[in-house]
Amino acid sequence: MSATTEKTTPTAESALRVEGLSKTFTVGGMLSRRKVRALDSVDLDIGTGEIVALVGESGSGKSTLARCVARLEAPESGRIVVDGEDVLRTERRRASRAYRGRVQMVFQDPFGSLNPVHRIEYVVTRSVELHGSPEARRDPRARAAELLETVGLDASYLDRFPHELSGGQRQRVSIARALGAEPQLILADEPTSMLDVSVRIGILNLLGRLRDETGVSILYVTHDLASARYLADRTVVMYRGRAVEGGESLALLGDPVHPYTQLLLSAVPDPERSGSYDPVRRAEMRREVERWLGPEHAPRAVVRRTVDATSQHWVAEPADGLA
Ligand SMILES: Nc1ncnc2c1ncn2[C@@H]1O[C@H](COP(=O)(O)OP(=O)(O)OP(=O)(O)O)[C@@H](O)[C@H]1O
Repeated sequence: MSATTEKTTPTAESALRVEGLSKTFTVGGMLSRRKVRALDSVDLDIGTGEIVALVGESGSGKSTLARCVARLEAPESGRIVVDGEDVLRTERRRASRAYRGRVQMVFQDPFGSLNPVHRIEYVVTRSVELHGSPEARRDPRARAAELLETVGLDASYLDRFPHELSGGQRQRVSIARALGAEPQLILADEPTSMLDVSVRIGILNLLGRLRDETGVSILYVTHDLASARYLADRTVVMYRGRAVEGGESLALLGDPVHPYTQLLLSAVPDPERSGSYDPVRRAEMRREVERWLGPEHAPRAVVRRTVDATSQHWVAEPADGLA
């Protein structure tokens, strides 16, 4: 099953390359202060016109990675290369307007991400005016109407306020706003998780179609493995701030090697195996995950091993072996 009729083969050139990205947060009060390693030397690549899913349970670091690429968080080390440019070096303090146009984010919460005081026209034309091409800027309202059509809404939505729209419609407006900037890369952070199950598939199909039609690259952040398999060419699994396994979605999720990916998949309900939840087996899998990763305060060094070159399938294994 696929969101699009034919998956685009990514070109060799990268839309985004993340190398050794690390980010630590300090949390807690005066007496309980501690550090959380949200990202621990993460590498990630997205080809032009490629959709890559970043999956993992809550707290694994997915959003932090997307927010670092959007320059909403500052990593303490690593590189973010967009279009061949090492942006943390060339735009050290804050991202340029050009960068903010090239890399657009679609947030999880369609209710919080649109300013309630502005009509939809303002939301979309603002993005066109700030980042759109000179041609689009000549008539921003006409361009906004076109963008609404593209995301499956008509021009009558221009005059409405966000509170008049459903969650799914708001998320479509957020996507139209992102497209208004004519981005090369969209960072979609759990774009369907706050929506009714019935409208989620429509948003996934929309993202797949936009990639096919415009060649935009998409980082799709989700905890939902089924949607990653449905939408993404490749999937990267994160756990405790580390990328632990990656590859073409069908190959990786069909035959996972890392015990954490296996554990995640075993938690997905399978209608063909009803009643198959096995707590003893899951506890064993948890122990295996810990054996691979080492304790949280002293994680084991890992090396990336290629599992299958054709499907770009790799796994992060303990550098000193598994014995
Ligand atoms: N602004 C912040 N301040 C302090 N800690 C943070 C902040 N943002 C994230 N963290 C912590 O960093 C870790 C990774 O969080 P992150 O939100 O990236 O994970 P996630 O995989 O996206 O999870 P979720 O799906 O719940 O958003 C978590 O332990 C989280 O509590």
